[in-house]
Amino acid sequence: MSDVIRSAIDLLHAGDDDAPPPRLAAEGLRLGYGDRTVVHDVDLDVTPGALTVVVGANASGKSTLLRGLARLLAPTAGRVTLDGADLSRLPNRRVARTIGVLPQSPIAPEGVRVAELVARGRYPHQGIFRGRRSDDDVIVAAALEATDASSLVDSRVDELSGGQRQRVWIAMALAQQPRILLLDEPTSALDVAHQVEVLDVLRAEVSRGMTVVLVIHDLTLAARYADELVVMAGGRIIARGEPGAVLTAEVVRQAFGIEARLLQDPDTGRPVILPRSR
Ligand SMILES: Nc1ncnc2c1ncn2[C@@H]1O[C@H](COP(=O)(O)OP(=O)(O)OP(=O)(O)O)[C@@H](O)[C@H]1O
Repeated sequence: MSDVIRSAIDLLHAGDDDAPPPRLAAEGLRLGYGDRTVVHDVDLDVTPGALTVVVGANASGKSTLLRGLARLLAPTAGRVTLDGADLSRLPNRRVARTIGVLPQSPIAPEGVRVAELVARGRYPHQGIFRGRRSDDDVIVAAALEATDASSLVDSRVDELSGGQRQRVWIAMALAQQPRILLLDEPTSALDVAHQVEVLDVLRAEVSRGMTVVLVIHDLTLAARYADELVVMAGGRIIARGEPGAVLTAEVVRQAFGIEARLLQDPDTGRPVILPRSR
């Protein structure tokens, strides 16, 4: 990670309090759409101050679980708790300051420019009477720097490439300075250099005390960056834990229906997944 990005992350955290990371948990969480249940009675204690990566096949319920954790989708049974309190009963401002969420395909207002979009991340910190805070501009600039998006600041969001747009959204999520950040496939449109850069930024945030939960499809990157890996299949968690222990050929077969060879990254010791045919 470059020194510029490192100091941008330092700036994002200037003035942080030392309160312990909040605890987010799903208890018997059932989620669905209409009559259809998509996430079945999931228990998940998100490890505070760690990077949790959720993996699983298409339609296994990853995004739905993330929406439930972010209070974007109400449970049909069970609940989500924040420090033990039912998330659905907490004031909106407390939730918005604590939990940041980046959905899979966020939609920007037409014609909005990058600077304005990223500045919206500051809204939860601005009261009706307080308005903008003096450090908002510095935090927005640092968030853009951390995602290598400073040069885009005056561009219209709808005129960016898919990967540029994705980095700008991540900047907005960082500018919010949430204690817990939930991201749904934040690297799906990024070239390999920017994938690694964004994941390095998220790791750095975690080392500064943020709790991060993200959904990604690349199992090798998931294994490399996760403290905890959560594997979903059919709306249930079928394996969870440290990547080296969780990612076995059997779990890959169960979750994705393919054979895979697992090697070990000589640098990190983490698993490297080589998919074979079905
Ligand atoms: N808004 C919705 N209305 C109705 N059904 C939905 C909605 N969103 C998702 N679903 C259904 O819920 C199931 C789980 O979808 P979800 O998006 O949670 O899966 P996912 O694991 O995130 O998939 P992917 O890897 O393809 O993004 C799918 O069968 C999908 O069709």
